[in-house]
Amino acid sequence: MMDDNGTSSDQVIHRLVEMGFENSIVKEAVEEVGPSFDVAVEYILNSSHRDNRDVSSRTQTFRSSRKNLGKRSLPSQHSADLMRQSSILDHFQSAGGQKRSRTKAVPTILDSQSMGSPCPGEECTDSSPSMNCNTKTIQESSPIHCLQEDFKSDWEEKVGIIMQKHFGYSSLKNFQKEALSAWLAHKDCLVLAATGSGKSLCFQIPAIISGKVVVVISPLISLMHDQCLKLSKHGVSACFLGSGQLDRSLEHKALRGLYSIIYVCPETVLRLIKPLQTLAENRGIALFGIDEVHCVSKWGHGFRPDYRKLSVLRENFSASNLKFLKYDIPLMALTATATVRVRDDILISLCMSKETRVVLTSFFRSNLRFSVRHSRTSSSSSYEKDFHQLIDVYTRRRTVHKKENTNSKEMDSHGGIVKADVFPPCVLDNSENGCSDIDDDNDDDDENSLKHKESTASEGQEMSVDYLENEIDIFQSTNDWDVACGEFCGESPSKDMDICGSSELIDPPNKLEERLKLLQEPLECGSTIIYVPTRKETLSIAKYLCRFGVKAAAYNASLPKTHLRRVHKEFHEDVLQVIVATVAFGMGIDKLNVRRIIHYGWPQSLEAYYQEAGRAGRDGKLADCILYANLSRIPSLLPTQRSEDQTKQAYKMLADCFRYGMSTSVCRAKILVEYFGEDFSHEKCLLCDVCVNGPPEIKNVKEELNILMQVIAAYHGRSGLTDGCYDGEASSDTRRRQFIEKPNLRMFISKIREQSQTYLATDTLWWRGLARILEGKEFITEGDDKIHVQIKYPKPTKLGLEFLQFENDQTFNVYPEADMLLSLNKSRSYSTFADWGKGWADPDIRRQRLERMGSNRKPRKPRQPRNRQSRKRNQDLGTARGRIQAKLLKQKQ
Ligand SMILES: Nc1ncnc2c1ncn2[C@@H]1O[C@H](COP(=O)(O)OP(=O)(O)OP(=O)(O)O)[C@@H](O)[C@H]1O
Ligand SMILES: [Mg+2]
Repeated sequence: MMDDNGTSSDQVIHRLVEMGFENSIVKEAVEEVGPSFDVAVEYILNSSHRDNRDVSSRTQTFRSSRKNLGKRSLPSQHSADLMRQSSILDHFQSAGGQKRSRTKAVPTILDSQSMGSPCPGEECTDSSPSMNCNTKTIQESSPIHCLQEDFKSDWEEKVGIIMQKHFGYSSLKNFQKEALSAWLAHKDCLVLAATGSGKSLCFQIPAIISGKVVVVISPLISLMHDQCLKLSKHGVSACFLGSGQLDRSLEHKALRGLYSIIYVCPETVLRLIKPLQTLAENRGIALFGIDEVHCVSKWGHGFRPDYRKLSVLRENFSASNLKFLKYDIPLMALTATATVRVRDDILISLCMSKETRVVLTSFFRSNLRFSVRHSRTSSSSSYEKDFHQLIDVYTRRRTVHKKENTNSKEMDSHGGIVKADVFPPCVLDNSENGCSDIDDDNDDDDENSLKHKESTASEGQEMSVDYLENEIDIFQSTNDWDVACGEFCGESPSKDMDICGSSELIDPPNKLEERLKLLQEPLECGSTIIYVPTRKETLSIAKYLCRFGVKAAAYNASLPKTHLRRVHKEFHEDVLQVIVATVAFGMGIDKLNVRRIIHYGWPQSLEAYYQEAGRAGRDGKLADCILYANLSRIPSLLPTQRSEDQTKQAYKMLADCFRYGMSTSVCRAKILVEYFGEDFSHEKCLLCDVCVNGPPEIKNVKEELNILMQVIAAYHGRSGLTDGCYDGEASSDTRRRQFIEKPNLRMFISKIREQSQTYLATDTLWWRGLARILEGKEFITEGDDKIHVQIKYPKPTKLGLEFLQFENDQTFNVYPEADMLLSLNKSRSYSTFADWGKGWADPDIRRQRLERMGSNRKPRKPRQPRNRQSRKRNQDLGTARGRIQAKLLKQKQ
């Protein structure tokens, strides 16, 4: 049956059930009054009044409140002429009214002016002074005194009932309350809350309680897919649209209002502005949720130009533009990884209202154990060294389980790997954490153990190498991410549904005792995500792990959609143990038992790193976030398509990452949290490698500091301590000129080696670390216009020069950074040049060697160039070999 507007009985039933009415009552009402939403509501409420004495006062309250409100009386006819935006609170009342017996009268001050936010909780702490747009932060804007307490408790209680019904949670978190109260007050809202804190609920609840549609803009299809799947389990209908959507009818259905939540990528929403306006007029749009909103800003990570165009939402869905709206449709923007600069950019770029509420919680995830380890991350010998523990975790579990099951001979259908009920403890050995893990020479032992394992390991999932591409996944367009096209009709949440979320689990144990308790916990097996920079590595590492019996799979945008869909599903179902992925997987993905996030190679930014690390420990239990990076190399992974501005920003972000990896004395969580502009109130996380192992032994580097500063200052003609020491005898003119024009750090280091026997064999890595420390102390600064990951053309600052001139015997104690430790602990040089090569690069050593070669040894007959031309080319090219040959030939003559 259809009403005049073409609404079917099923649609009305669906909508009423979503509002929280009992299925049987709804069916009865629709059978009685036909497919009219408003009349059915009235019927239900009146029949409640008839049927139940307890609820009579509730119904009365509902009616009287409407009356007092003077907004609109409960309609008994079709609602085409209603102002949809003003009906949000009506739905609260009807939904709540159905569920509870309550005698308290609902206060009548419900207009947006009086709708302040509830008491700001301890999670909403910031009123970032740098927020512009006259944005009101929670503290400033909470007119708690204006809000009648009765009403405040009332709506929360009603939402609580709906939450319990749909999601199984008993209460909202404080920041969720803040966001919802902003929405209730028809205000825009920017939610900045930690990964895994529950931001999605902030835009999902309005869809359930208002009976209108919520449109969510999301950057990744995998994320949309993830959320739709979850919502359908919770009885909420949702779908996602995208350019890869094969089912055209789905878009049509969604735009007719058949789904409570529509997920779209920014490109699609821009295309659908007109039909969405029609949707707003018919069923109504409660809210635009802009998830992962940091993608708006080119100062953040994962910048998506189309996200920036979302400013059209404000313009096209405002009350001034659409006459049927009473209020602008609110925007709710959400992210877990936005620096202060990015936040400002979001507010401006999206044209968010000057009244925007900023809800800010702590970014600290106290159950995440961060650590950094040195690895070359490039070859299978590195895999052997770095992944043997991981392989142990999964294969030991398998072995134990196999033993337990030998008699019963129970095997599952997945290559003999059976899900264990109890995971054996697999606490990582702390002595191997962090920067003390700098010895690469212990590969042999690991190799043996792994070789043995390999021979005994049974089948894993072999990965195809058909898709080997050494490309980097960066955000180009959502097309790349289409892994499934789906429509997710809400199933009624089943009674025995596995409800895992509870505030006790997810709320970070910020109290010291609770964090200390985490330290005692063994790390469960759970799932692992390994993030790698290139697509090729996803395949090679997944393949490597499979060889040892780990259920691993690769995930990158170039793989077939069917494969990606399967991987996604099997990961969630715990069939797969490890996913080796590029950035194409992860943002927003919510799986409770991810125990390990391994970054294998430098990430592009700390934002991306923290975002990806945030996939771990979403059940509140201990989880590891390990960064394996080549500490002897400067990271250089940049987005392929970038403007000049973006290049600068990309370098800056890499530099921040690099400093994070190099740090040996500051708590990792502190660095990460402070990076997002938050004061880290805990001093230490107590879990990370730095907190557990403590900083390295302090070193007095006064002498080295003096010499480096002197050389730098001398070349900049500032110190007067030396005459510039261009002892150019050995230096070629070109080299000297180059040095004078643009003296770089490497040249300064070689100058130091030239001038002092003590430092002749010192390593570039060590000096590089010292230069970074001096830059941190503001003794030197970058002399180049470009931004470099590591200071490249150092020049002294005023402070540095003052320090030099201030003669004293004081020590200059520093904690050696990771690259300095690396160089101190290695017998072999870590410099780009091996000792032999370094010698040739050094003019003094080169001269000495040439002399030695000329006098002591009979010079080897230089290999005759094939012809004069090639000899000439060698000389012209000025190659080392060419120069040597020329010199030797000259001596011979
Ligand atoms: N009020 C609540 N009480 C208990 N659990 C909750 C509550 N709200 C949300 N959760 C749970 O928190 C988990 C994380 O939620 P969600 O995916 O929304 O996090 P998020 O903040 O969006 O994280 P990310 O930034 O990584 O996307 C979910 O499993 C969800 O069920
Ligand atoms: Mg999210």
